[in-house]
Amino acid sequence: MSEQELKALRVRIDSLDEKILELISDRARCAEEVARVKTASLAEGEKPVFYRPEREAAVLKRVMERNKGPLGNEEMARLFREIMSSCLALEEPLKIAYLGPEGTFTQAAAMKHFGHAVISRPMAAIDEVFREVAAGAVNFGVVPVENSTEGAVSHTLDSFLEHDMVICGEVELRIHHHLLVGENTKTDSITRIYSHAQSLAQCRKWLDAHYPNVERVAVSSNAEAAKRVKGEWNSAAIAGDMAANLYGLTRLAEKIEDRPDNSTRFLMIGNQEVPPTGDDKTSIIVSMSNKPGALHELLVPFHENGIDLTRIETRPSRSGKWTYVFFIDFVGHHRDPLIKAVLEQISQEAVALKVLGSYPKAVL
Ligand SMILES: O=C(O)C(=O)C[C@]1(C(=O)O)C=C[C@@H](O)C=C1
Repeated sequence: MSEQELKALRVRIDSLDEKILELISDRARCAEEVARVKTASLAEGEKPVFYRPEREAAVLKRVMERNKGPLGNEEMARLFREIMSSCLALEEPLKIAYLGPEGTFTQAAAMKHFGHAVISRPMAAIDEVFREVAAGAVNFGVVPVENSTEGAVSHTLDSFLEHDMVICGEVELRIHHHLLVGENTKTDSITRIYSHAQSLAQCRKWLDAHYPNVERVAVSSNAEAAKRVKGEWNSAAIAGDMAANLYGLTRLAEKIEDRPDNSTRFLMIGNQEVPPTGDDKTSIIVSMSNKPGALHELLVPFHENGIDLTRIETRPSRSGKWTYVFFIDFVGHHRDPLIKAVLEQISQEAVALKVLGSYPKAVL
């Protein structure tokens, strides 16, 4: 390519950037107008609802449907995710609590779902995220709920039994773990590997093969593991990209998770109900009386009505010995007539039924 051609292309890029800049500013002004309209049409004492997950899902889906390349659909949606995040920040900067410290996968999930134009607060434990939302100190919380290799995150499920929360979104992240060391680490003298218990479990086979005699130390998060390694010469951490970059660690081995499709699902919790989008999921908690066939009775209405169950989890109910509650996720919105009828049918047999929320299926 000649210098001349390169110069001409850069002139074209400059001119396109100017147009993009103008269009984004136009869009941002529209968002300011939206905020004005939302505030003007309120009844006495009513609070405006700026964040609209159902609208955001529709915007991102439309972008993906209309995209003709060469950028991929996900790439394009990510760009629009950030534009919308900044537009919403003009209306109201969202405050988000997540399972910290900084650098956790939960923080990455929060950014994937809400974009970067939010005020985010790391919390030391899952229960603290729930409490922060319940106290109204933040608009939403982000917590992990299940991993494709290790299963349910029981702290999250148990927290739903203790707090009244509305689930308003979900996000899935591919989880890649790396073995990380600091600049002072003597890599042939590693005697200890830190990580969160779930991550150690997700890399069990790799550790058995490569570091069979090294002590595995479970700490409160992967980011905490990365932080500890920074100051020690004989230890390594298992953590992801965010923690590696945040603490300036080197990847001694990359993508060491046992299953290549290792993914974690996260939930957005708040107290705002989300209207139907036509492509939703619902999460419920049900407790049944402790009698033979109770689980069968619970599942039959879903089967008979062709409702797609995406997950079922059992936890001790905490209200009696050997009594259980079922966490069930399925496709549909609790306001859909069919789902409404099924939930009514179940509640006639159940000891208790609580809808935790209906929310758009993850777009990104
Ligand atoms: O459509 C709205 O209600 C808006 O507030 C605008 C907008 C956007 O930028 O598209 C911003 C925030 C909402 O969460 C959804 C969409």
